[in-house]
Amino acid sequence: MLNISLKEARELICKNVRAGEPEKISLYKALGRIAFRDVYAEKDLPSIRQAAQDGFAVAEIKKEGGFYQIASQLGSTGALAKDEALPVETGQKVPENALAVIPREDVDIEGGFIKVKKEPQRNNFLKMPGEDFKKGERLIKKGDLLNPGRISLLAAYGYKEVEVYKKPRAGIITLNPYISSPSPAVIDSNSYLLAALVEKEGGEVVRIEHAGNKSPAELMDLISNLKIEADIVIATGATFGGKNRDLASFIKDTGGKILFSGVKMQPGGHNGAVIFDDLLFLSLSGNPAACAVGFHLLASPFLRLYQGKSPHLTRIKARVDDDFPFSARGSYRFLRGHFYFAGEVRVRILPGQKPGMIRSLLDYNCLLEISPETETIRAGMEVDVILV
Ligand SMILES: Nc1nc2c(c(=O)[nH]1)N[C@H]1C(S)=C(S)[C@@H](COP(=O)(O)OP(=O)(O)OC[C@H]3O[C@@H](n4cnc5c(N)ncnc54)[C@H](O)[C@@H]3O)O[C@H]1N2
Ligand code: MOO
Repeated sequence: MLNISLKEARELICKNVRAGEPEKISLYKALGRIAFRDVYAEKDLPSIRQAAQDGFAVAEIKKEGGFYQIASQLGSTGALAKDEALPVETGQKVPENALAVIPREDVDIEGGFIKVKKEPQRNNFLKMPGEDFKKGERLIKKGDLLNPGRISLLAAYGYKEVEVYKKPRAGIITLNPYISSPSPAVIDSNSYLLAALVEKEGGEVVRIEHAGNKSPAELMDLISNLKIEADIVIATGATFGGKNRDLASFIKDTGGKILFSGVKMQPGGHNGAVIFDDLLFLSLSGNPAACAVGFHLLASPFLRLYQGKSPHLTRIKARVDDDFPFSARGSYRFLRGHFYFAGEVRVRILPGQKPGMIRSLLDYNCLLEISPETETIRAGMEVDVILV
């Protein structure tokens, strides 16, 4: 399909994501990964009645000034006698018949006795079984993001490993022919940009190649290898004008199927996508900022879906700080911005908005989505912002 809308391009990409596969990893390595299965509580947490403070477990509530005898150990029944106080530490199991724990600082110790300074309330400083989580409760839902809290919950239930979606494996290819020349006229920065973006989005970079001068046979070889090694190839450069080869006939020769060529977006209007068997080959503009925008809008949905996440990035509304005059081009336009809070959500349009510049990428944390009809941007306007 030629020159399609961004929405159609994203839909075609999403349709071509193979369902994610699971892998078991150590809980220590699980931060930011997505759970592949539901996990249910096999028991209550805590599973026993515990002391919530260091102090004394008692089976009778005595008023201020009352005495208990300190029990060094319990009798054969395992129960506390009425006038006994068993020293306990936070988290320790308390006897079945304990009514409360009196914190250490609320008693005076006098020989083998304690004297109550502050009358305890019934059930005070006792952690009840199931107080945190109940047996049978769903602890983790398939698709949950494993954050420090969820990781610690799994650990509290004795798990050492967790099943998560595999990371998508990405190959990165530069296609500009001047990069691989002996004295390169174009210095490659996009492969570094893309490698960092892939990692930021949870993927794993398996190969980086400068393929701008490869013969069709060599390229075919590279694709064959990447079909085995990778789930997605992100190429940058040579999207316009067939610099040193006819990419379309190469794709035909290699059995690739063009999903789309040209997307109504700016920058990155020459972006395209090809499928080689199961491998998605995404072709992004060589201009650095256009390459980054293409990554967020076209590669990120693939990487996110593969990991069991929603393909969509978070969208918010923000008020623009600056005027930004431009002429409407009939396609969606994406400006690199920095959103922040100042009583409301605001967004600063960053300097260096030409697609060939790197400058706007230094501080961007969002893309301003400007609709095709928008003639110009005035300070104070509310705009749609995509968080990246
Ligand atoms: N006559 C026309 N010329 C151009 C058009 C057009 O419509 N008509 N479109 C312009 C637009 S828009 C873009 S975007 C670029 C498309 O460029 P390519 O994707 O074909 O990329 P290259 O030609 O290979 O490189 C362009 C430029 O990008 C920089 N580049 C490339 N690769 C890298 C890299 N790995 N790291 C850093 N920078 C890279 C480099 O400065 C190249 O000069 O075409 C316009 N031209
Ligand atoms: O794809 Mo180009 O970077 O639109 O300007």
